[in-house]
Amino acid sequence: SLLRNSAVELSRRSEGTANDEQTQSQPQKQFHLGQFEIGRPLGKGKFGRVYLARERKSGFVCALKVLYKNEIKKGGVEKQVQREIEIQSNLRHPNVLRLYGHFHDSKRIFLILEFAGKGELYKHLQKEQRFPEWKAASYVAQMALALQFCHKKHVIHRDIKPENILVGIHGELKISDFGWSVHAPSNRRKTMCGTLDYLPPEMIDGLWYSEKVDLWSLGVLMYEFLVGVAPFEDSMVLTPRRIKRAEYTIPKSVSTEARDLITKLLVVDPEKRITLEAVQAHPWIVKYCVKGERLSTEKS
Ligand SMILES: CCc1cccc(CC)c1NC(=O)n1cc2c(c1)/C(=N\C(=O)c1ccc(N3CCN(C)CC3)cc1)N=N2
Repeated sequence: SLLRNSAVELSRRSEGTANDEQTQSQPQKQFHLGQFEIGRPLGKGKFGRVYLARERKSGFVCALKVLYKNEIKKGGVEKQVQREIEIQSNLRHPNVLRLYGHFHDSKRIFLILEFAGKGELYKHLQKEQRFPEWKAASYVAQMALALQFCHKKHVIHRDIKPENILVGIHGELKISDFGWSVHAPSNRRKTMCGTLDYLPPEMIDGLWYSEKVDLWSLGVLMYEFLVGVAPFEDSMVLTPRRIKRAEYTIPKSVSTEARDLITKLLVVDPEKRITLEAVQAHPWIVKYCVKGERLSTEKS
């Protein structure tokens, strides 16, 4: 019975359901700043900074994201922060950055986040300029798994780009910053800040959209991994026009299988875009990511 219980417990945790024992038996723990030793700053964003931190009693290492209430008010993003907390604390997946809890004082909101030991993906991409196909395929496969998990819970991320992806200590990807995520379907109009490069055609026109927006962004991400620049990178006037017509070219350096997957993701009609299941079964992904199968077939 001990083994059975632990197996049940494990399977329940791996399903990522938030109703495991921990949450059922104990109400969400209350945290406060004094519980943490604050370490070096890890990064800073528009509305706050993130620090390495350690919970004093347990020694648990995490990342403490500090958001300033007046900045959030000025930016009119209270709803987004609320949504980020609500959505991310209920998502438990190895490729989604965990939000363990949150607390606030008079001036600040604190998010207790999983520590991703290898930092921001976009800095790795900048340094390497572009990724070799085996690495890009592994990253696309991990993103497809993470998005499949989110979409099963009807969560659309809507802001998939290298700046919002962190790298764990073992090189695994962690989607973070659910500030723009929503429950599908939606047509939430919010002034888009930052790059337009990753926006799908249906969001440019403010039409109703579904989880399929994340597949378009996955195509833009895959292109940028392999080429080093985004496919529609252009002027503020030309980029939206090129996105709406899916006007892009793929350099000869990109393999035929990779080219095939990019063209199945960057499709203007959301309903005609490849599914996340089909992405994971695509020859370019299988070739680099399903090692066991290939080796075993080679052996036999
Ligand atoms: C407030 C900062 C911010 C604004 C907006 C969006 C996001 C998500 C990406 C974030 N970051 C965020 O929420 N973050 C949550 C996080 C997090 C950021 C993080 N790690 C790091 O930022 C990091 C940076 C550099 C690093 N090193 C760089 C040098 N190397 C030699 C060794 C490793 C190692 C870790 N772990 N959880």
